[in-house]
Amino acid sequence: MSDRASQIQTIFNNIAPVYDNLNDWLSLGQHRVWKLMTVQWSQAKTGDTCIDLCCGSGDLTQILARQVGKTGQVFGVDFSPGLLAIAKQRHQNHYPPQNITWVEADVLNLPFPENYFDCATMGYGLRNVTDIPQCLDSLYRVLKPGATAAILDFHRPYNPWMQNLQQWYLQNIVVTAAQHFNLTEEYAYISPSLDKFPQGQQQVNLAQQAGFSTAIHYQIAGGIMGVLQITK
Ligand SMILES: C/C(=C\Cc1cc(O)c2ccccc2c1O)CCC[C@H](C)CCC[C@H](C)CCCC(C)C
Ligand SMILES: C[S@@+](CC[C@H](N)C(=O)[O-])C[C@H]1O[C@@H](n2cnc3c(N)ncnc32)[C@H](O)[C@@H]1O
Repeated sequence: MSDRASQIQTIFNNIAPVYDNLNDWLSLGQHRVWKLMTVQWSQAKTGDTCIDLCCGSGDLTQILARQVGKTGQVFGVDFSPGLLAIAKQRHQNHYPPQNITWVEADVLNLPFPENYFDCATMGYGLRNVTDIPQCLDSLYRVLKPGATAAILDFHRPYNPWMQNLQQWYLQNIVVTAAQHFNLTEEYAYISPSLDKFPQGQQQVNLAQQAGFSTAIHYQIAGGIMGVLQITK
C-alpha cells in the first residue's frame, strides 16, 4: 500500500469511535436520507448479490442488505479495521439478521471474480481513494454486464453562495466539532479532498473512460452532495 493510502487508512481508524455520531450531528441526520437515495439509484432488488465499497461502519451496507432481503447477499468492503469492527458489531446486534459479509480489502484491487455483482453502492469513498480511475476499473470488473452502481459523495455546488456556505460549514462547524475529540486534522482533511475531487461532469467522463455504458451525476441537497449513477 502507498504512503498516501496508509495515511488515509490512519485517518479513518482514528475517527472510528466518533464517526457515526458526528455524521448524525453534522448532517442533522440527513446523511441517512442521502444513503437511502443512493440505494434507490443502485437499482438493488430482492435476491441480488451486491457490494458496498468503502463501507466504513456499515450503515449504507445495512440499507442495501434490507433492500435485497434475506434471499440476497451483500459484501461490505473497507480497509479500515477500526471502522469494520464497528460495522461487524452493529451487524451482530441487528434484528432481523442480515446477510452481510465484511471484507477487509483495498477497493482498488477488489478480491472478487469478474462479473460477480448485480449492483454496487459507495458512500463517501471515491473522494478518499488514491486512484479514482483504478477504483472505477476495479468496480467495473466485478459488476455483471447491465449492473448499476450508485456513488454518493460531497460535491462543490456550482452556485457561489452555496459554495461559500459549504466551505464555511466545513471549515468552521465541522472542524470545530472535531476539535472536541482531538480530531482536527482528520476532519480538516475533508475540504481540501473536496477541492481535488472531480465535479459531476468530470466524474461522468471518468466513468465513461472506465467503460461504463451510461453515467449520470445527480446533485442533491442543493448541490453540496452528489450521486454518480453508472451502469456497466
Ligand atoms: C456524512 C458526513 C460525512 C462523511 C465523511 C466523509 C469523509 O470523507 C470524511 C473524511 C474525514 C473525516 C470524516 C469524514 C466524514 O465524516 C457528514 C456530512 C456533513 C456535511 C458537512 C453536510 C452538512 C449538511 C448540513 C445539514 C447543511 C449545511 C448546509 C451548508 C452550510 C451548505
Ligand atoms: C468517509 S468513510 C465512508 C464510510 C461509509 N461508506 C459511509 O458512508 O459512512 C470513507 C471510507 O473509505 C475507506 N477507504 C478509503 N480508501 C479505501 C481503499 N482504497 N480501500 C478500501 N477502503 C477505503 C475508509 O477506510 C473509510 O472507511
